Amino acid sequence: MTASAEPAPPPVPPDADPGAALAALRGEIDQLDDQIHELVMRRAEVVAALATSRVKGGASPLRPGREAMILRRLLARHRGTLPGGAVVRLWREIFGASSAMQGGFTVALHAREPGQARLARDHFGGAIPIRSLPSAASALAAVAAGEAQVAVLPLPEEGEPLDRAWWTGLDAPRLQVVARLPFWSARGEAGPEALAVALGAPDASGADRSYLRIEAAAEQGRTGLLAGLAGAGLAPRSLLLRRDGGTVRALAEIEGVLAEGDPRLAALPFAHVLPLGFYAVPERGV
Ligand SMILES: O=C(O)C(=O)C[C@]1(C(=O)O)C=C[C@@H](O)C=C1
Repeated sequence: MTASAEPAPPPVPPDADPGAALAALRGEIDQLDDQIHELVMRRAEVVAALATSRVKGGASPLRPGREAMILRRLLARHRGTLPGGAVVRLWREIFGASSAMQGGFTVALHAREPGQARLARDHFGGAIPIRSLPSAASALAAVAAGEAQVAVLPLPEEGEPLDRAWWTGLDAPRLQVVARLPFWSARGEAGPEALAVALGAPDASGADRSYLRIEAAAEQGRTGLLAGLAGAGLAPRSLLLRRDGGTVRALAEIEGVLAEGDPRLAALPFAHVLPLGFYAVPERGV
């Protein structure tokens, strides 16, 4: 497809016979649909070839970082009257089917509101089995046991009860945050959000944010935590802090990829620090 700076000519001349014009345009749409279908089938063959080669490597069929890179590239080249959100929905359906093609693919969902369940369905597509589970712990256990490939969980919130704060017990690096949902939403649109957790580390997408769990001494406050993080070059974009008995736990969200072995972690003056994974920064469309 080539880009053109010129506006497209009107497809139907004003004096055309309406019946003939309709038939001609529908004929063109049929041809385009056949071409799109050929390409979608060809794409599935390439994914199947990739999956066969991956079986040897044993990597997960869910690659949210790669999906983010594809979507960002398509949105950057997108033009015309079809909304960018429609492009994202089309590809999300393709990605879901592509992951499912590579072996059983089930989503373990713990939603606190119907919007989060819709989010999981929109993100993974219409054909993916979604198992609703009563707690974040049961959704994470399903992933750990291989009964589901990804858990969709509510975004951590300040002040939530300990039994809801699933990040405090996340078994990283075995289980890690791999995506934030929705990946795309219209600018200014505030809706539910969720995090996806899977086995192993995600792929970097080029624009990512990481989570870091911190356990610190009981007297540690927000100011001390912020200063310690900044001193190690890890100034967070957000910091969630909780005190459970004598334990201070914090969840810092940091720009970029932060993983085990990162030298900045060794510079942190806290009792325990553990990277919990990262996600591709979501896109906001117009
Ligand atoms: O690139 C891969 O590793 C794939 O499995 C292919 C593919 C795709 O359809 O493009 C499929 C699912 C992943 O979540 C991301 C990418």
